[in-house]
Amino acid sequence: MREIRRFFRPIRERWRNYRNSKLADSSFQRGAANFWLTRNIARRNSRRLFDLVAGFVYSQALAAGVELDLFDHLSRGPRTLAEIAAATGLTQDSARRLLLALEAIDLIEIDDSEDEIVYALGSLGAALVANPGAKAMIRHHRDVYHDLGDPVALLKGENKDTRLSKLWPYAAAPGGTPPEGADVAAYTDLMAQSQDLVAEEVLASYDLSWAERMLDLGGGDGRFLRKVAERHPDIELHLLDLPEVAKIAKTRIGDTRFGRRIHVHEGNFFEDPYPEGKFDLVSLVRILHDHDDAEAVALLTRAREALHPGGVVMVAEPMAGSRDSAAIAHTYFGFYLLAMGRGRPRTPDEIGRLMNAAGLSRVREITTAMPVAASIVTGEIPRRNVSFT
Ligand SMILES: C[S@@+](CC[C@H](N)C(=O)[O-])C[C@H]1O[C@@H](n2cnc3c(N)ncnc32)[C@H](O)[C@@H]1O
Repeated sequence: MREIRRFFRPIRERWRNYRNSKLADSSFQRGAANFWLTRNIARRNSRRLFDLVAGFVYSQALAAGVELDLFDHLSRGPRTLAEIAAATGLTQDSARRLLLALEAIDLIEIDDSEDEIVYALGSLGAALVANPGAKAMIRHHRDVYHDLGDPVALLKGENKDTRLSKLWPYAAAPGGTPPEGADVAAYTDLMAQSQDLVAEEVLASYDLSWAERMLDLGGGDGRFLRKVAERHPDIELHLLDLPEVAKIAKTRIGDTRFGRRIHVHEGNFFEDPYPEGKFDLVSLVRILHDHDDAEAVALLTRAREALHPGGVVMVAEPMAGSRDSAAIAHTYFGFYLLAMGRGRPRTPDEIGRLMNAAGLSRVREITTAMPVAASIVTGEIPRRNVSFT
């Protein structure tokens, strides 16, 4: 495949130079916008470019709608401007401005078929109502956008004192080991709010029913394992996370019918012993991208050592590599993790190479329906003794 790409490289380069010289020419742009054959392409491209230019403002209009609970309010049915103004505490002028802004980006629909105009959820607004993880992420953007205020300073490493490095104390700590007593409640809640979507995606795409004993490393408040427990009543489930997070997990899991089925362990997954006995499945859900390559290999090695022969390590997180997930992985998480202070998004191939370096083989990529939530890569420990050098 690479050979073929290499063979066609000079042709690609010539075509790219020609195309770019045309697109950079304003009279060509005007001509393309007016010519019937190229008009639609020109419009689509200029719209895409403008969307990138204005993306921050779109996102902030969305944030205003979420913070004012507008979408939840409209999920109970269409409302008039006066009703929306009263519910959100905005003047009617401001409410109309916001509603028009949200209508233009498909979050709201305006129905003016009667004398009294009403406002309803648009297709994207309706999808948002059912997605508490996305709403939590939007609220969290106050911190993310604060840190991205000067993206060049961030890229040059001139802004280390970020809000995200404080929110994720283990990321800023040497070797990934957080200081004792660090505040973990805020990030644990943020993760829990978006976990259902990830868990559903993983469990719909990868059949765990063969497993008998499973360990979820960095399992947060246990939401992922609770979903596993609901679907697979026979798997013995273990969770390991930092002591303060594990305490939250114990309380939250203890309050559910899975209190006895999910065993919660406090510890540092880089240093402390893992629960006794071997596992046939070790999962790392949204863990690996938090760590640089050396730590990721160390963690995968420890995960491998916890397995029976024939056991599997499963990595699930948003990954780069497909058109659907490239922007969320490389653009969103690339900058997010930079502000956080550690880690990077990876393609399934890159994760596979880290797995190989950790002594795992038969690496497999498992496609999911929604790669923006998570993709999956698994690696196995060989059944026979093989030495890795
Ligand atoms: C990004 S969160 C993912 C949580 C959960 N797996 C999920 O997907 O919702 C990373 C988790 O790894 C845990 N973690 C980070 N460093 C750790 C360490 N050294 N030992 C154990 N857990 C750690 C964090 O406390 C946190 O719960």
